[in-house]
Amino acid sequence: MGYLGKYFRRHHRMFFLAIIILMLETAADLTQPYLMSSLVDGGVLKGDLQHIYRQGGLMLGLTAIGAVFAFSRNIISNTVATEFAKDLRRDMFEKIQGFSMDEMDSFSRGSLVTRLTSDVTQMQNFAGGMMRIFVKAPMIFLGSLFMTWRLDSRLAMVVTAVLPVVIGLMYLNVRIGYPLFRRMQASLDRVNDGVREYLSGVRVVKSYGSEASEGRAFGEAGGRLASDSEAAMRTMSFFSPMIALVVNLTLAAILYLGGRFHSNGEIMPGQLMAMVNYMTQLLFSIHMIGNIFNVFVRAKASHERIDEVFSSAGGEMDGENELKGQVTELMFDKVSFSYPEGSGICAIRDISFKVRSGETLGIIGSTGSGKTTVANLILRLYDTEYGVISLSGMDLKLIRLSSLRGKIAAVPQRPVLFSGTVGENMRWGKGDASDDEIRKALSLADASAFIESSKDGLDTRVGRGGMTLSGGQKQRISLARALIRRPDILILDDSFSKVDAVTESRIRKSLKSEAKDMITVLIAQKITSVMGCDMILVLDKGISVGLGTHKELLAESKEYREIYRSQIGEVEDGER
Ligand SMILES: Nc1ncnc2c1ncn2[C@@H]1O[C@H](COP(=O)(O)OP(=O)(O)OP(=O)(O)O)[C@@H](O)[C@H]1O
Repeated sequence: MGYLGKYFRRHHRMFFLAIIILMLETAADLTQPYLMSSLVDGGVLKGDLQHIYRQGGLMLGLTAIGAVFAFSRNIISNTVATEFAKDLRRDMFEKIQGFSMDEMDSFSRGSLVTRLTSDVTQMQNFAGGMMRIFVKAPMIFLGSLFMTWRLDSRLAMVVTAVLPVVIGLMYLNVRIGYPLFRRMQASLDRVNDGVREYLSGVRVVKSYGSEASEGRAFGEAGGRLASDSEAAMRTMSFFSPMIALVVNLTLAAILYLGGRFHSNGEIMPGQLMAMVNYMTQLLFSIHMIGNIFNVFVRAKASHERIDEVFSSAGGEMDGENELKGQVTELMFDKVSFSYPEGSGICAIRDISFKVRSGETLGIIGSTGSGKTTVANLILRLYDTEYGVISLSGMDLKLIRLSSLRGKIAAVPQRPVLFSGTVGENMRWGKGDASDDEIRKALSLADASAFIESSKDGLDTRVGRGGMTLSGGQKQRISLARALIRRPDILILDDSFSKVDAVTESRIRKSLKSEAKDMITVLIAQKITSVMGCDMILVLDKGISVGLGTHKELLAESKEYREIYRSQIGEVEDGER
């Protein structure tokens, strides 16, 4: 049952109320043929009008009561199923929010979307079904079987003999259908992945004129989903009519035998009518039980996929210690790390450095050399495999994550803004920031001019993902959002890549005075960005190939000299 127990406990009162009402409703349905048999045999055949009125009135009353039961039970079951789905979705989202990056990487984003939407809907259908037909159908089945035995044991024997065949067909339905529905949901994951990727890269697709190939790829994913759905539905559409056929043949046999018994005077007409009526109810309930298995098979596949999310390792391993006071030192001591979902090759190997507050560490290296990985590890988005990272002498793994991340502000390579106003985006950095604080941070990041020139100022709306802004404007707002936190450690991951040289030097000048007691980690591709740093780490394929000041590296690091030569020109003697 896994995670389901919790929701059952939360909604069990309403759930049981719906089940009780459902039982009463079913009892009313089951009593009708019995009353009718009495109306015919005791009233119509004997010409007893009083009996006809009494039984007819009872039948009418029961129908009305049954309708009231059905109405209230429907309201309760819909409410409970909707609330259950809402809670389940919210809890899943919270669980996903707590995922470590390893866990995030182990699910595709599209799959998480399918699990949060379609899989939860399947569970909602199942929960709703439990309070509707799932309980009613077996009750009608057992009730009508019992009544047929009471009415005529010979006819009931025929019905009972057919049951193993029907149960066998249902078992096969589940066995064959379940893997097909799992495959169908996995195909839906791929469709969602495709849509997600297309939408996030729509500009690239359009600029490369790749709509046709993207359309083909999407068509293939859609085609696979369609064929997997068809395979699943084919199985279902084979078993449902098969079960119906067996039941209908049984009904025909009952009618034939019943007719013979009646002509022999062994069964009353009212009894036979009730018998056929119960048989019809039995037929209906078996049909319904077949459908229940369909819903069950889908829900079982979805339940397992949701359970995979809930039983995923349990999120980030939190430390227990608070980081008190200003962080005075950041140290990497022989740190190595490879991504769990990566190629198995170390993204960084044996990296060591030490930066103190007020200092700036520049990190430079070719693409894929491990620069962003260093930033990811400082934020503890991933855990180191070998070596130790410490802040003010405390191992990162021992520090409470909220405390750690509260001391750091990172400006990622690709700035991410959220839909809302500029002011709201800035308050992401600091919830209680005043307008003056926001303006100051924007000015430090050289972002005030274009915001103040907009007629709405801080209320200027930013489209989803910041799409209404230029790349450089997004980068500057993203930097301002980091600065407003006044962090102890500021990580700038290629944060000036979309900003022109003059603006970059202006921002770096104001940063210098602002970041007097911060530890700044400045990742860059351009050597001019890191030249002024107190210390520069040169990475090549995850390995440190130089650590020192610009001057020291020009003298000692072949790789740094090569970067200098390729970006600026030959190294003059006076430079070393
Ligand atoms: N989430 C991930 N899963 C698997 N491998 C990854 C992941 N992120 C990065 N890598 C791999 O780790 C290595 C280092 O990547 P990293 O992003 O740190 O490089 P980088 O120096 O920041 O590159 P760039 O300058 O292009 O941003 C690369 O080989 C990359 O393919």
